[in-house]
Amino acid sequence: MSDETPPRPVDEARERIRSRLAAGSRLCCCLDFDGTLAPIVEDPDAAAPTAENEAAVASLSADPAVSTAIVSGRALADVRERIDGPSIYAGNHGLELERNDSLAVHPVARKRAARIDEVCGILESVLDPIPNARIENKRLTGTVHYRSVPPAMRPIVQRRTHAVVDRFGGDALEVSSGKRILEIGPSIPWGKGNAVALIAADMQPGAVPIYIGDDVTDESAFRTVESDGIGIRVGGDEPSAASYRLDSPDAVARFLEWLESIATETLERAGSQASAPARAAIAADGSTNDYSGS
Ligand SMILES: O=P(O)(O)OC[C@H]1O[C@H](O[C@H]2O[C@H](CO)[C@@H](O)[C@H](O)[C@H]2O)[C@H](O)[C@@H](O)[C@@H]1O
Repeated sequence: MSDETPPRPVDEARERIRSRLAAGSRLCCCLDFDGTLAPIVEDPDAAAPTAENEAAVASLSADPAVSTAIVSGRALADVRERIDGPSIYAGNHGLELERNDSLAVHPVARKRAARIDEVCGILESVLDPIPNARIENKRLTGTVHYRSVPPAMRPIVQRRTHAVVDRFGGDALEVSSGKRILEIGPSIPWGKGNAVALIAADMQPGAVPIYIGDDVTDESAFRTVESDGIGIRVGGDEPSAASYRLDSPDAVARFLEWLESIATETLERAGSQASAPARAAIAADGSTNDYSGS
């Protein structure tokens, strides 16, 4: 990506963030889960936010001048169980979005869920002989985990996964990569960045969006927020669409604590409720709870 350069340490952004919030009306804080709030662990079921991140997210979520959103590759129901407080959750890399107690699901992803289920079932058998290979069926997408697979056998996992998706997913499904995972999803141009655009469209004018994430699927969200706000990549200084970086989930917690103190100090309190209607979020008849135009 030509817009990708090594992100700078977030300390260099503090004055910029302070002045943006001082001139703004609201903070819209969007957070990835695994690798951002929760340290990466071998067993995906065991992932949990650090106590400091849990407290920081709860505190930000309780601030009337802040909207917090979790934007995860996990199934929405799964990630909601893991971190409490935010009023907005996006799951399955943005294919499902819950806000104002209403759930919207991408209509194409909904139609292809049966195909995901079929492919996950086949992969269960095909990868069964591979020690520690694991399938996470998230209904709208599926994840093949190979973090705990012996390194010499990982290429087999990759080959078999691609072969099964090619054969049984056809043009309807595609495979992408994450941190020691292969993600299987509908082949449609929709990702976290689209979900973040919908979330930001709901905010009142002058809201400042910040997105913090650690993985490749977070790059589209960085691109969405960078025009009006700030993207922060968790990890090293590899090129990213995010301008700034934090080292680890522990550093995320310290940053969120600071952000909350700055939000308290700077944001005007009056009229801090989200007001503008969501753009293009609900299908034309208003009753299907699907994303429109997709
Ligand atoms: O968008 P995220 O919230 O970061 O979700 C991305 C994927 O995260 C999970 O997998 C990753 O974390 C696991 C637990 O630390 C780790 O074992 C795995 O190797 C990582 O890739 C989750 O299980 C996936 O469903 C998400 O898509």
